[in-house]
Amino acid sequence: MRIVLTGGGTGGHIYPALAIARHCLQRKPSCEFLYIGSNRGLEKDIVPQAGFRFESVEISGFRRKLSLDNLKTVIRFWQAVGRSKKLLREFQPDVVVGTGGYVCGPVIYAAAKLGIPTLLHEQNAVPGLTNRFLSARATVVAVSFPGNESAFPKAKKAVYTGNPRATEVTGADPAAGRSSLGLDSDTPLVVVVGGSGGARSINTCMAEMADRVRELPGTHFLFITGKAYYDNTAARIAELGEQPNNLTVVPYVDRMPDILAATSLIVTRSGASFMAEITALGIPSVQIPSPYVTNNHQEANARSLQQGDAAEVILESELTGERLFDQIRKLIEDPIRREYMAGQAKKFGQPDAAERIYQHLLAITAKPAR
Ligand SMILES: CC(=O)N[C@H]1[C@@H](OP(=O)(O)OP(=O)(O)OC[C@H]2O[C@@H](n3ccc(=O)[nH]c3=O)[C@H](O)[C@@H]2O)O[C@H](CO)[C@@H](O)[C@@H]1O
Repeated sequence: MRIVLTGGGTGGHIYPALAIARHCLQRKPSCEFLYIGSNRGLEKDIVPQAGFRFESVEISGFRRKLSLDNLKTVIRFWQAVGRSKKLLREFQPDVVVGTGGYVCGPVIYAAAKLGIPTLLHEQNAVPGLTNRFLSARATVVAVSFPGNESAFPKAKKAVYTGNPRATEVTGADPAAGRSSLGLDSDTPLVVVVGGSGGARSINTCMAEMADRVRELPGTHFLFITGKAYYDNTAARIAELGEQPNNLTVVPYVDRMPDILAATSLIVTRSGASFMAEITALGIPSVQIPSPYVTNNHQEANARSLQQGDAAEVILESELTGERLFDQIRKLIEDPIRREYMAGQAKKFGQPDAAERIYQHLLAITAKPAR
């Protein structure tokens, strides 16, 4: 099967596309891939590093208020449709898979115009603008939550599959995750991370908490700042004096599944892929939903885990380093509660998501019987 993947901007759109690709390769090693992304998104680095061929189209997003930039966006869109058609004609895919973000727009649109089957994957309970626009043109729309098919009333066909990152992390190697941090097997690991791009408020907490991690000497802390916030956060932590031995601070982790498989407690934003990963692995979490996303969908994600007693939630408006560290400490000192939360989290897990998507890909690329 020849597959074009598209989607990007943030990790939340890119990693599901790569998870689909890797699962397809496992099921059918002869699969071939081309990833079409934007040169402005994280995909331009992540995709080639993951070993997939990458081509770019130029695209930008609409501004919500009237502006001349929107005219430029429309012109860029049509230019990107033209370039996408050229790339698709050259690569001759059997199917095009889109996982959201602006760049999906021209690529899926071009594929539909060329009569190539398309599958659109939506990670969030509230669909993004691009996926809503594309849903009527896609052959299948795959949603991440059971019953959420109705979020795409114009789709020709909407199906529940779950998020393919759930499948990917279940195959991860906790020993590799631990050894990348130089930890032995029974040291509890607390990971503190914003989304794929980091989060300013969570990084402020990292700086406020950095000295207090000494209060839990038997626990290792991994602070992932996001690339844009690393220099500032690391400098603020350095001002406190010598960094505690049980603290590692990094801008980004490339092999996140292995780290997650070794994690005892995670503090994170409530983006869709992180949620899928946490629940597939059964990791207790403290959720700090971003208030800056469409329809406040991260708080809805976080609350669903909280109602299932799988997570604690701290809203950004209530967040301080002290409050966060007290919450972490309480959970680290209570392994029974953590174990219970882990079991509750797993009830939300969707480890067969990638296989479900693969089956839909087989169905939409099957040649009709003569
Ligand atoms: C602010 C914003 O717009 N956030 C959205 C964005 O989040 P964002 O891009 O942060 O996406 P998610 O939280 O869904 O996923 C982050 C992904 O990046 C990976 N990762 C993260 C850090 C790191 O160092 N290494 C690494 O590999 C995680 O394992 C995960 O797979 O897309 C999601 C999916 O559409 C949405 O639900 C979020 O609301």
